[in-house]
Amino acid sequence: MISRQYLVDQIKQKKSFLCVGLDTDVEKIPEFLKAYPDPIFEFNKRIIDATRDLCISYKPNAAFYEKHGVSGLQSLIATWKYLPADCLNIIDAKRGDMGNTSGMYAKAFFDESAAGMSFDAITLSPYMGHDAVSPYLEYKDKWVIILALTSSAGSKDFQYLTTEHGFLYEAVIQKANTWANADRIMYVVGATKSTEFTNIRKYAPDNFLLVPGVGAQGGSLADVCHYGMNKDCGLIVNASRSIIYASNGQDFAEAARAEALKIQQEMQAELEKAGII
Ligand SMILES: O=c1ccn([C@@H]2O[C@H](COP(=O)(O)O)[C@@H](O)[C@H]2O)c(=O)[nH]1
Repeated sequence: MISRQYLVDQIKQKKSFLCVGLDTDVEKIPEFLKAYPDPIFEFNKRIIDATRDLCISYKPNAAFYEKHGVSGLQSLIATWKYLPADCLNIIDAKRGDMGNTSGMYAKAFFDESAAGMSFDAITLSPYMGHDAVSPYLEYKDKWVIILALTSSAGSKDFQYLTTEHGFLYEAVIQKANTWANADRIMYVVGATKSTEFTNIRKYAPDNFLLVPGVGAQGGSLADVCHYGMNKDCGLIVNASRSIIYASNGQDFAEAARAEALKIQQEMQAELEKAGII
């Protein structure tokens, strides 16, 4: 299991809290890779080789694989097998359903004997409540990452509705913290919502937060760190398109590395400023 302490140690060792998002779109990958039997895996493999020392996590987004049916699933499984053991491997699937159905999704993504994959963590929608999440938390060595305040414009539709416990996203965190095995819950908070991090830390002072939205979506890493970092860092910041599509030529892996390195260097400076390293 990737424990909390292991994550903290990895952050200190790699001087990074970067998660590279594997949102691999065949329309955007370099032309020459299309001659390979599994172009998606070939692309991911080279991105992973080019970035593994600069990040602590990888996050394939399930949609980019499921779109291709059986062959996409095969690319996802091949990618999962290739992901480095020292990185937290997150499947960004955003599932959330009735308990018995959630149990099936949990098997699909967590139990290698079912579909051939066993990710360390999965993103989940909390909308259907505790029974939608608990089947995943029953896996003692896995993390669940609950959508709290997303980076999307549509976050305003529901997540800021007021409840007796504050905004809906605040109520989600307060409630989820009461569930069994809540010590293995992380929350998704978008980098585009950086000023809300102070608020989020009131309810989730120690939880790791998965933060998408830097890079292509324009969120500020400096602001995320300013408002959201805790004493152990407590952040896993994702960037997908800005890294993996930094170039679509022969040099795509080198360009991805250069982009990841820029973010890692900024992260190192933030970790130093906070006295974490
Ligand atoms: O609030 C959210 C939750 C998830 N995401 C996902 O993260 C990546 C972001 O990709 P970029 O290319 O760096 O924008 C993508 O998989 C999203 O589905 C998010 O952006 N916001």
